[in-house]
Amino acid sequence: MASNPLIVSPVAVFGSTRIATAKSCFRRDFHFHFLLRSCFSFRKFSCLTEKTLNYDFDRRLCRDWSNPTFKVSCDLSCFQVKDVSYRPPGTQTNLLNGVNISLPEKSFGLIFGRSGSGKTTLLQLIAGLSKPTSGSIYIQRYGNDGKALQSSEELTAEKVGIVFQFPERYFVADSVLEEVIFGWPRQRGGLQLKELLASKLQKAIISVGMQGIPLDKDPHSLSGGYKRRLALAIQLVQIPDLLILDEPLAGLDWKARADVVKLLKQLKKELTLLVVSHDLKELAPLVDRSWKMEIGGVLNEEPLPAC
Ligand SMILES: Nc1ncnc2c1ncn2[C@@H]1O[C@H](COP(=O)(O)OP(=O)(O)OP(=O)(O)O)[C@@H](O)[C@H]1O
Repeated sequence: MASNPLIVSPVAVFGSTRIATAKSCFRRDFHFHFLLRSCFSFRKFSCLTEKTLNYDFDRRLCRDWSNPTFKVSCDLSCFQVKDVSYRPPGTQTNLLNGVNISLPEKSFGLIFGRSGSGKTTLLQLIAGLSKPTSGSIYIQRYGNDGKALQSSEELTAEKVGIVFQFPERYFVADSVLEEVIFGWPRQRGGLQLKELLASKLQKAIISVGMQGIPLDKDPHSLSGGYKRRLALAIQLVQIPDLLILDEPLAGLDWKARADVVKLLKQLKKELTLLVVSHDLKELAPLVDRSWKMEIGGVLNEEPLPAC
């Protein structure tokens, strides 16, 4: 773990309070996610870009990355996972075997399947937390003529937002504002570039429907649904190309679940979403493409089973 730059680099930007908090936390999972949060914030900070997501496109496109015959009517991009296999270092068994995904921009992909089949492992590869043993993960853009542009774009970690399962367990700050800006680079005397990012922060807060919540409120005192909204806002402030969510409805009551589903429906208008979930019935109305992960790490495109 020490040789992984993802883990080491954010330490340089920690405030002393955060280091103390990290040191005082001995729960392994918390510590791991705490470091990841810092890392993601730091890496993304350096490449904030406005994206032009103001065009629509045909969602039937990109259904088969290997099919050269499909046509497009405007510029678009597809998120692609091609022939990805993964074997953890030092082990003899592949957790993922020849996984393929193709998901057009601004659509909603759902991965379902049995516990332990490798769904979370796949999300971690897509988020750049581990590297595939073979295969590639990239963004493919298409020109006005419908042809794939020759060079594909690497899907770097800073282009991906990830909301882990039970994200509220990893909240570290005393206020909503601090929670959102946690991990941003700081200079002595205050936040660096705070003003530049204020509008992005405001936009993220509004997009998750948290404008009524005071920014100095303790995140731990929020309701379950608002904690999830906050976890989404943390990722959205940095405008990812792809937002991935691991079990976004887990542990919520029926009201909060309905709120989160409604929110995801809104977010889909602006973002590409890839979700792992067992809650098929509630998410079904949002789903454009779905895959089942079989034991052994084989992913097959399949419609959702009738619930
Ligand atoms: N680094 C690793 N080394 C060895 N085995 C691992 C490693 N990481 C995960 N696994 C194993 O890989 C399998 C897939 O785990 P993963 O968490 O991806 O499954 P999942 O489909 O997300 O399950 P769930 O629905 O319960 O979250 C599990 O059996 C897990 O124990």
